[in-house]
Amino acid sequence: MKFSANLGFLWADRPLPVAIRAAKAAGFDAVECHWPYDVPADEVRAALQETGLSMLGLNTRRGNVSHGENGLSALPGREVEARAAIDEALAYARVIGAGAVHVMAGNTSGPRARASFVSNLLYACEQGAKDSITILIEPLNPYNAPGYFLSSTSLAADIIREVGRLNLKLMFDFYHVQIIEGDVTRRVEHLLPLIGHIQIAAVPDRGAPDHGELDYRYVFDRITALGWSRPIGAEYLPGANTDKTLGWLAAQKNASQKDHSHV
Ligand SMILES: O=C(O)C(O)C(=O)CO
Ligand SMILES: [Mg+2]
Repeated sequence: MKFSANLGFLWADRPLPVAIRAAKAAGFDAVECHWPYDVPADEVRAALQETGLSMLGLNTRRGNVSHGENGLSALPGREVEARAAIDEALAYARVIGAGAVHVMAGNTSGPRARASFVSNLLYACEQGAKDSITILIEPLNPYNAPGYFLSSTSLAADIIREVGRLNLKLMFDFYHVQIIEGDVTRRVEHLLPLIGHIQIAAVPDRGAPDHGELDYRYVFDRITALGWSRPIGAEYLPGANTDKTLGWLAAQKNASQKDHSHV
């Protein structure tokens, strides 16, 4: 199995280029991030080139975070800002060679919000398709993201079908989906054709994926059996020292090596 370090959480205590090098040293196969915009894209690209890692994805800006905003793309009347955030994320992704942009919906609800989200996603898909960039949408649980528009995988699947663009995909974060809806392995199987990226963390504390109510050894076996071979995003809260939380990664790497030596 392959894993991507989410540098929004892992090694978040250091500048992004330094965190990219730490992920390489720890044995990750790729990286991903949340909001890299304070760091010049050239510096990130240089660290990626030096380590040979790919940046899988990044998020659109959330808007005014101090006022509780968590994305702009479903907010009626905010289309100009939402599209500027999409343009900014796509431009950054192009410079660093990132394959995906997560378009954040925001805190809202109702039919006008849905219409805004669909229209902004169509825009993002059209712009992204020019450089083969995938657009991701991600349901977030109500504890971490109260009032977030995209509140379930079924709503996300409906919206993906309505937008009807091949480069619009679901970000299936086991941590959120377990809290929102449960039944995670049946759900990942059912939604597989729509899924563009998978993320993991322990539930409910969002720590490393080696404890809590989900047994990730079972989950990893199921995902592998379904044919998923792309890196899985380790998006968990490591506390003060990320390097001390990586026993699960070493165990997975050892298990894959043993599997291969038996072939
Ligand atoms: O919180 C998450 O799970 C995310 O993946 C994210 O991108 C920011 O909310
Ligand atoms: Mg996530």
